[in-house]
Amino acid sequence: MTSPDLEAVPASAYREAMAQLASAVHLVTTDGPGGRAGLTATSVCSVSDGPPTLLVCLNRGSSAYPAFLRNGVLCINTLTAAQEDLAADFAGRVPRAERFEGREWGKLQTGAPVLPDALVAFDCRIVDHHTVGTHDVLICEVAALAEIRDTDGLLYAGRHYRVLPRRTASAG
Ligand SMILES: NC(=O)C1=CN([C@@H]2O[C@H](COP(=O)(O)OP(=O)(O)OC[C@H]3O[C@@H](n4cnc5c(N)ncnc54)[C@H](O)[C@@H]3O)[C@@H](O)[C@H]2O)C=CC1
Ligand SMILES: Cc1cc2nc3c(=O)[nH]c(=O)nc-3n(C[C@H](O)[C@H](O)[C@H](O)COP(=O)(O)O)c2cc1C
Repeated sequence: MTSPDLEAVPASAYREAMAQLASAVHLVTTDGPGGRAGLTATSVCSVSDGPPTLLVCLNRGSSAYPAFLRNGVLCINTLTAAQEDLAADFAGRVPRAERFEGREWGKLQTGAPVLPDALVAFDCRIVDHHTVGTHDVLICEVAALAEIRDTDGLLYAGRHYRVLPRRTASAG
C-alpha cells in the first residue's frame, strides 16, 4: 500500500491511475421523444450473457444525458481505427446538435442511431439505472446486434487514441 487506508484519494490521482488502463471507444447514441443525442464513452462493460446485458456510465452533467433517460433506449457503437475523428467530435469538439450531420445513420430494433461501419453495435433498452457520484450507471439489455466488421479497432490509453490491429488467422 502506498497510501493509508483512511486517506481520501484525490480525483486527480484517480484519473492519473485510470489513464493507465486501455479501453475500447464507443459512440453512445439515442433517439426518441427526448430527441437525438450522443457522446463518446469508454465506460462500457459486459454484465451478463443471459439475458445479454451491458452497462455504460454516463455523466449526469452531460447535455446529452436527459435524452437517454427520456428515450429509454441507446446504441453502443464501438469505433474502428478509421473513426478516431468521430470520437473527438462526440467528446465535445462538435456541438451536440451537429454531431450527427454528414452521414446516414441506421437503426435496428429500438430506433437508436446505428453508426455505419462501426466495429460492432449493440442496440439496447435501458432496463435500470443507478446513481453513483457524478455518473449514472445504465443497465442496458441488448435487443439487436449489428454486423461485426473485419477491421482494426480503436483504443484509448494514456490519454491518446491508439490502433488495435485486427488479429489475422496467420497471427495465430
Ligand atoms: N468516464 C468518464 O466520464 C470519462 C470522461 N472523460 C472526459 O474526458 C476528459 C479528458 O480525459 P482524459 O484525456 O482521459 O484525461 P483525464 O486525466 O481527465 O482522465 C483520465 C482517465 O480518468 C477517468 N476519468 C476522467 N474523468 C472522469 C470522470 N469524470 N468520471 C469517471 N472517470 C473519469 C477516465 O478513465 C480517463 O481516461 C475528462 O476530464 C473527462 O471530462 C474521459 C474519459 C472517461
Ligand atoms: C476518450 C473519452 C471517453 C469518455 N468516456 C465517457 C464516459 O464513459 N461517460 C461519460 O459520461 N462521458 C465520457 N466522456 C466525456 C464525454 O464524451 C463528453 O463529456 C461529452 O461528449 C460531452 O457531451 P455534451 O457536449 O453533450 O455535454 C469521454 C470523453 C473521452 C474523450
